[in-house]
Amino acid sequence: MADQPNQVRRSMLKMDFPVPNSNNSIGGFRPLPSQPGATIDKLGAAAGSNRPKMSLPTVPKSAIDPTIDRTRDSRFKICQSMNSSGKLQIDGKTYDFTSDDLQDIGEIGRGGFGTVNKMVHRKSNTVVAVKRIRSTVDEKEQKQLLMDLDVVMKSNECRYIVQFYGALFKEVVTSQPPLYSNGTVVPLTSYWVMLSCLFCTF
Ligand SMILES: Nc1ncnc2c1ncn2[C@@H]1O[C@H](COP(=O)(O)OP(=O)(O)OP(=O)(O)O)[C@@H](O)[C@H]1O
Repeated sequence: MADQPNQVRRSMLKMDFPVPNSNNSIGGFRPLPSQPGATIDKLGAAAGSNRPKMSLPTVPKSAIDPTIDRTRDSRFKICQSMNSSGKLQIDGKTYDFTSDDLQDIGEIGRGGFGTVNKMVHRKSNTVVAVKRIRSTVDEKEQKQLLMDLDVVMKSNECRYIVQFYGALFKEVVTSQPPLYSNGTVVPLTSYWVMLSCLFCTF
């Protein structure tokens, strides 16, 4: 190796995406059971995948615009958006859902942005992973978060990314609202609640 020119060594390190072989097994990964024999393109999107295209639920403007007054006087208005609902797509069926439809079984993990709980979606009797990400009033962070969620949803056809079922935006009245430096009292804590397929059981 020592006397090989750089050019040769570099070409030996060049790597490609794995290409599907005849039985659709890629680098040790097997097709998901829900998609037997599906064909896969180079980015891992299963042709004819039954995973639906997803979209973000609408977020109340008050939640993403820090210039909107969120003092106690405006509290009633904001509370009206608290029972926000989202759409879930599980096994080809669409469900309207709120957080009341979920039964918490317990925490299964924590990431950089929030906690993940195992829950049962009662209407479909499906065990799901629920990630709660605390939202912020920081405009830049909000934008970043929405971009991340958008990527998760656009990647939903990729078989190597855990299947995303849907999301909702939830606001909870806090007993001790934080006081921001500009003097604004924010009596609500906002969360993104994201539901996805549970990839292992505990
Ligand atoms: N769909 C799932 N099924 C089962 N367990 C999960 C699922 N999603 C997350 N977890 C568990 O929760 C932990 C934290 O997940 P999370 O997605 O928050 O991690 P992360 O990608 O490191 O986080 P972040 O994107 O916030 O930095 C994981 O390490 C895993 O143990």
